[in-house]
Amino acid sequence: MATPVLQVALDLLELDRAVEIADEAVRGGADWIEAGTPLIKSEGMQAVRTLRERFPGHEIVADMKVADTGAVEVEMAAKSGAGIVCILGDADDTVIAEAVRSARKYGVRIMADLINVGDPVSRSRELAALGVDYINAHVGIDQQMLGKSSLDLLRRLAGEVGVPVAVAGGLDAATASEAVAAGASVVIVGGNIIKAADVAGAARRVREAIDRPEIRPREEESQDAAIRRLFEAVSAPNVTDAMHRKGAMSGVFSLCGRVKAVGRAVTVRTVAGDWAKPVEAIDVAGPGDLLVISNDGRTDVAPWGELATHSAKNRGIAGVVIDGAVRDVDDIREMKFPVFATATVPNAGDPKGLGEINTEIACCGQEVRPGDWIVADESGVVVVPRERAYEVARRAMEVKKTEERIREEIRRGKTLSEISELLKWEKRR
Ligand SMILES: O=C([C@H](O)CO)[C@H](O)[C@H](O)COP(=O)(O)O
Repeated sequence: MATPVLQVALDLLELDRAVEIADEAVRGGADWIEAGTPLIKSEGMQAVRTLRERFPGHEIVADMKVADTGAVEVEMAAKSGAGIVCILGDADDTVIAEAVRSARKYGVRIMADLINVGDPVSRSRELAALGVDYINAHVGIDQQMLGKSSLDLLRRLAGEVGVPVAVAGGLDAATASEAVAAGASVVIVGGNIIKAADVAGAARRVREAIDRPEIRPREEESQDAAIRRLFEAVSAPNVTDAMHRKGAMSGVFSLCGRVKAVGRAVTVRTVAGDWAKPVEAIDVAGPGDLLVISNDGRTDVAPWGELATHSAKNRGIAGVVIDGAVRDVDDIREMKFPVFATATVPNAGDPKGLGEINTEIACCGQEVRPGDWIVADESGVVVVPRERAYEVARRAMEVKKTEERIREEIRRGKTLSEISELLKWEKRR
């Protein structure tokens, strides 16, 4: 079997950055350079032309994701310098056939992308019969965020398809190695190379892994454990970015400064500083849960203080968020326990037992339901609806990774405005 190919997917919006990142990826061992779909949509065929000129010794792949007018789009990419053109495997057979005819005419190859194909094995056979040169077992970026795996798709195709198989979708060094062991001839890696601060290093790690294919025992991780691991590794701003600026509570601050809290909400509604339900909720919550308390927005009386904090800490509770005031600030600060509140005040209410535990509440401008995920740090508190928690945690991690490369480019001397091409991307009215 020929040495498997490492294809770096330049899923970027700016051509200059794409060229710089491609250069580093090539130094790390990338063989083929893909003008990613976002790059082509942003810069047009100029992206393919520029990559062709700048990397004369490397195959240029145009990820056109052709869905119609197969011949015309393949011709455009071929004339711009692509050697391989990606089309959608789900496109109509007439589109595929036209793309293949055009590819033969212009001396390029066709890669058919299985993104969203219902029956990948039989469609792959049909695509091979129609003349495509490569099948790409691809799970798209949005689908990855829901936990779909490109390796699982690749394994379904093993031994079933008569043309070389590529694989793409969230791959890193470990999964690249497994992909080769599962029969991939082309390993396509985007984010895990192009978002790294050290692109050459990231590409090198993938290259070395491809050269050492191995199947690893599956590490079983529950979805809850994965959500917690991801949320603990990102910041509250990463999470609200991932939610398109939704979910942030307003007016709440961290009492102990630089602390972080992640957990599922146990909600409490109390009235006029009555501290019975907040304190009873400590016993209802399990280790790792987070108490979210609404005191009806009142800040003249505190339903939470040092003794409650001590008790919550002993029970392994991850933190407390209060739409209202806390007291005993100095003692709580000494404990360094994550408490987030809207105010501080010395006086407490009485334990009358008014209110409810684990019902839907409003807290600092956000609706919180029992079991929703809370991510809180010095920037503030974000609520993530429980049914979207896994997806949001994955997306928040992508936000964090994207920032790593941007931070590195700022360190090298570019301004943030230059990197983001702010003027070009200002919203036209
Ligand atoms: O094809 C891709 C995607 O649809 C965006 O255009 C990516 O290039 C492909 O998924 C590889 O990127 P990663 O998933 O980030 O490795």
